[in-house]
Amino acid sequence: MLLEIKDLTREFVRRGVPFAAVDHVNLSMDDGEFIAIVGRSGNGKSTLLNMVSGLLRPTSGTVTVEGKTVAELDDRALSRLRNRTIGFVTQSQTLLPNLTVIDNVILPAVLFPDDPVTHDQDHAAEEATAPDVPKQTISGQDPSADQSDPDMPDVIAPATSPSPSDEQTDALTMRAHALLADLQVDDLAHSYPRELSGGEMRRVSIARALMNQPKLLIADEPTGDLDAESTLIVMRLLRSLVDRGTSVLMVTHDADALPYADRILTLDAGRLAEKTA
Ligand SMILES: Nc1ncnc2c1ncn2[C@@H]1O[C@H](COP(=O)(O)OP(=O)(O)OP(=O)(O)O)[C@@H](O)[C@H]1O
Repeated sequence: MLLEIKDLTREFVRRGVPFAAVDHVNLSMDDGEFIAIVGRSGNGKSTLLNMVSGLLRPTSGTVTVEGKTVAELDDRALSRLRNRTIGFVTQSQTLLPNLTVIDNVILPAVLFPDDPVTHDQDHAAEEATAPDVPKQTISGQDPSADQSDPDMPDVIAPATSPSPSDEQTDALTMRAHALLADLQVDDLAHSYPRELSGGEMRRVSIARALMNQPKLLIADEPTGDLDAESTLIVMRLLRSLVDRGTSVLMVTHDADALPYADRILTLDAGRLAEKTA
């Protein structure tokens, strides 16, 4: 089983009174499943996704990814899980401001260069033709940009291993361009995040989350600020990934995104249930 959520609860305290934002949730996901979760604002959707990805600790219950209990992992194992097994498109913008678009997308792949991603999965992006571009490295620092990273994304972990070889960097650059092309933002590869619209940033974030070919993509409102055409592009890409074995757990308010999912669940006051028509 790829993901197993058992009796998961997260309490917060409001005005001195504890309440369960996520309340005894159970869910299992296998490879190649596409689950959408809908629910009114404040009903616990982001809290649930944050626990699945290990960003938030449960009050009780467990999240198990590929047999490993997320809350029991040490920092390095958790970073590796979030970098390699899980891709996370967060609700808020987490691109690094001082890196170009292409370097933001490549970044997750150079964090653990001793553990290269195997490119044996038949992913959509690999079928795309990469444009003829100069070799990129994670060096495109914009001297005028703020060097602090208040929005450091969860994929960031200290890179303690040697840098990838030129050949690996070329392959990673080609893959990043192919993903950006799939999402129709490759013309922005050398722009900085501050030069992008909200919808463009969202698509770049999706490319970054897919860079390491995650087995489980967690997406919090992936089409939140996209127009109808971009929504179609993103949802078709997610569907094609699912059809090739990736699993997607998506939270959405977007009715146009729902037909692409295999199952639709509701989260109501922290309680998860199958959506009835
Ligand atoms: N750190 C926190 N401390 C206290 N309460 C919190 C905290 N984080 C979330 N909550 C509360 O928990 C509930 C669930 O929040 P959550 O962000 O999971 O909702 P959501 O369903 O994702 O909402 P939205 O659709 O608006 O993003 C809300 O009532 C929120 O105010």
